[in-house]
Amino acid sequence: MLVLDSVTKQYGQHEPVIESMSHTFEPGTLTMLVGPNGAGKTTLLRMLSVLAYPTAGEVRYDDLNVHDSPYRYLQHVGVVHAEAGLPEHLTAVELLEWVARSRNTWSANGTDQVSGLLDRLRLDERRANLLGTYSSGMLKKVQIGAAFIARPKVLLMDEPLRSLDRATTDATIDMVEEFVSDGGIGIVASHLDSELRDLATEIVTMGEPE
Ligand SMILES: Nc1ncnc2c1ncn2[C@@H]1O[C@H](COP(=O)(O)OP(=O)(O)OP(=O)(O)O)[C@@H](O)[C@H]1O
Repeated sequence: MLVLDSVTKQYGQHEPVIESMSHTFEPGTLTMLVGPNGAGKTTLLRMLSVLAYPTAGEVRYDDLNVHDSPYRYLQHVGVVHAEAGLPEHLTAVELLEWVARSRNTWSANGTDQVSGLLDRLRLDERRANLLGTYSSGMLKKVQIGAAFIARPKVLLMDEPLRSLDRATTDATIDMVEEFVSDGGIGIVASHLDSELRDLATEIVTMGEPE
């Protein structure tokens, strides 16, 4: 399980964005983080993906302090950030292979796994083109593929359905549902009207109630 233990995040001398937050995310759950703009949803996901450090408190994955052992923890984590930030001079196929290899999950049928995942996400033959040429929706498909390719145990997603077409939205919802029923820990920052709401096992409201 993934545990927030009295986590505070404060930028400079401003009021804390997150103050002494404790929460346990259990396997087989999808938690939806909701709240108004600026409530700290992205900040929390950045701490859970070790892009930001808590000012106080700690985040643990089982017995591991994730900020003390980021690489051991991140082996188990797939992330869909709000912004793409993907390397422009790789293709989608190359990126997914690289992620699978760096997570030690590449196998003899790795090429087929990458193809199958990109088929499922409806990324057409342009999967062999450079990411720098992609539209925002195509980049989102690649982000989702990269998050899933290494079979993570923790899935962190910031508005994952934004810019997706209908077919890929449905495919992503199915993939998240399978991930959760296989015992994954899913955490998604989104708005209450998100189509992922039906899958959510828990809703955590940050900042002021919506
Ligand atoms: N690197 C930073 N330095 C200073 N302040 C920051 C930084 N990142 C975020 N903040 C501040 O923290 C607060 C929470 O921002 P955050 O992006 O986590 O909110 P959010 O709930 O994800 O909002 P939104 O729904 O608009 O995406 C905001 O006031 C923001 O200005």
